[in-house]
Amino acid sequence: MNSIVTTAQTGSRNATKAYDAGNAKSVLQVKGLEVTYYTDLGRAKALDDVSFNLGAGEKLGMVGESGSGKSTMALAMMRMIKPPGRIEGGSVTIDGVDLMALDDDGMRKARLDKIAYIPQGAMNSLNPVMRIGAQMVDAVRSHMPRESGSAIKDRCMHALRSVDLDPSVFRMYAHELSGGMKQRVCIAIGILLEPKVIIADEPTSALDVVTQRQVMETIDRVQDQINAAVILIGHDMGLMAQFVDKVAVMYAGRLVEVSSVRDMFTAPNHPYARALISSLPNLDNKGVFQGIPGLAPSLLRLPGGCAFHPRCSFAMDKCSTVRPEPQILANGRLITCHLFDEETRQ
Ligand SMILES: Nc1ncnc2c1ncn2[C@@H]1O[C@H](COP(=O)(O)OP(=O)(O)OP(=O)(O)O)[C@@H](O)[C@H]1O
Repeated sequence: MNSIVTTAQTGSRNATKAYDAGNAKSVLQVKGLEVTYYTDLGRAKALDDVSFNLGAGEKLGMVGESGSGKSTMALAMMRMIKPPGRIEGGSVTIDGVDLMALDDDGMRKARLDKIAYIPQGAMNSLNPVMRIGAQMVDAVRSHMPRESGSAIKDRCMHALRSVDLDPSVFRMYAHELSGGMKQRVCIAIGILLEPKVIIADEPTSALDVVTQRQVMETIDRVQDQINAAVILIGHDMGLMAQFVDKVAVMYAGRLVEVSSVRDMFTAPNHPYARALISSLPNLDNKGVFQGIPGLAPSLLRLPGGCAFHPRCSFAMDKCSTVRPEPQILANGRLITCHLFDEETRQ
């Protein structure tokens, strides 16, 4: 636990201290990741200087309003951003290898081997006219062309068992499976090569609540087996609360807070994180929901200073003019907000 605490850009003394205090060796280091979409209407900076670390076996929940950049972050880490988008800076280092520095062939090998991505709606992208087993075998063979057919099949069967699916699924077609089973097949494909990092983008959307839980438990279990770092992207804060170690909150392409799940739910620091948490129903405020005033800004016309300032009830003068930089607080949290400038200056 406790290793998502760094940002290369802060330069703050606290940043180094908090980084060193992380006791899980970080297997993933994302530094200064930047993505811009060049649209007909103008430049949209969808990822702005995103930095964080994640240790083996850690689970990070990535939350934020629609359009805040969560999927862009996943795609950028996989180097799968397509035009009009462009990765304009940053590094994504897994076990000492910077994915951004690999050539195309090296990156193709790294996908599934070092980093696996289970995209939004993955279960609907299974090939309907190929048996599940054939799709799994293809995935392994493209990385291990010299492996024997029986070794590849054993690997696929092992992955199916890991996600609690019957071996008979190997010979089935996608239409013969329930939504939850299809999602588990996607997880099985994701872990075929036992990657160090798994990113699952809304893995439980479009599933009923019981199946959602089963899918999350499956992710939990396979993570334990292969000790991967997992990034879960989603909107369901309740599900996040039960399954992740850390929560990262994104707003307009920036990470505004990264905290342990307990800290985030009991005492969020960033005003946007506070608003997000207080908009959740709980037993004390039954029937009373506090929305977040205003709308998420268009990336084409971001407000000056802090992008959240027009919606922030704590905004000060400088929030509309000076862009806050990510800081690490003494308690190890990452925060991008002027309210904490004094604390990090000491
Ligand atoms: N292909 C594209 N062309 C232009 N702009 C894009 C494209 N894809 C994403 N964007 C911009 O990038 C921003 C971030 O989008 P992204 O899909 O990463 O958000 P998200 O947080 O994952 O949203 P959701 O929760 O709805 O999936 C969006 O506001 C959008 O304006």
